Amino acid sequence: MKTSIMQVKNLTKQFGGITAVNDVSFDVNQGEIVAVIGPNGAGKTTLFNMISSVLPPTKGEVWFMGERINGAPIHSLAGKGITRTFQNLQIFENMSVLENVMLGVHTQMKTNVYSAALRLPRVKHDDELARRYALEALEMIGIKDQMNEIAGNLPYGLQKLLEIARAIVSNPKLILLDEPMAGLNDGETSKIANILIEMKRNGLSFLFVEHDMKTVMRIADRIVVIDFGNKIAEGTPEEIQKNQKVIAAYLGEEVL
Ligand SMILES: Nc1ncnc2c1ncn2[C@@H]1O[C@H](COP(=O)(O)OP(=O)(O)OP(=O)(O)O)[C@@H](O)[C@H]1O
Repeated sequence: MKTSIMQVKNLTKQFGGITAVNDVSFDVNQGEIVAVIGPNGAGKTTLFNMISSVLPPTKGEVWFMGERINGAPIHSLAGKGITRTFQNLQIFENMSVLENVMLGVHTQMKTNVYSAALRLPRVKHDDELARRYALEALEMIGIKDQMNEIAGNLPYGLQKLLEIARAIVSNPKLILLDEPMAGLNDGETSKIANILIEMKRNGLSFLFVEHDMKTVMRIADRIVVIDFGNKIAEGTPEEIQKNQKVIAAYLGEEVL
């Protein structure tokens, strides 16, 4: 039986006179990969930003594990079991790969990121624990060999993997990924896709925005389609590929 862990309810965002997202609702179930797709400017990023508490909705609510989370401070989300990656990588370029991932653990622990980064003595125990978790995450994502490299020196594909390692290290229940495949070659895309499928088997849920339709169709259990701010369809990849409204929205684009 499917257990709904997140409910997006009637989310609406207006910027002045523009309605960027209009009354969008859907659920994410445990152990499920849900993709949000739509033509350029459809409102995907705005929707994602409201779900991850980056932007306050004009109307509507987001619930996660029985708790209303829209309006919650962004830094509190990791503690509730949600982490997010960004379209533009948010890694600390001058720190090592290991240190970057360790910061992902510290966001979950009482120690705050800044005292951790400064390596204050009282965080020593947390530091050792963080190191252990970070090594496990790097191993799982397959970049443990690069743990001592300076993050900014890694090729782009490995930096994307690093972001995913940092997102999983706090042991979340739901990971929000903003265009995880953007800028990656086929081999790297397929590697990330396989990692997501593997983690899904362990019960993790994913919500991701993505333009790479081949990957969306391959890995998503369910797809939510946004066009001009409205949800125009929701269904399995097979259902979405046949949906007339979706085909019309992408008219002229050979994406589906
Ligand atoms: N801060 C803002 N102020 C005003 N308008 C905005 C703002 N952010 C987004 N918009 C508008 O809202 C609409 C939806 O934009 P959004 O970036 O959410 O679309 P998107 O589906 O993510 O696009 P893309 O696929 O190109 O990333 C667009 O018309 C955009 O111009």
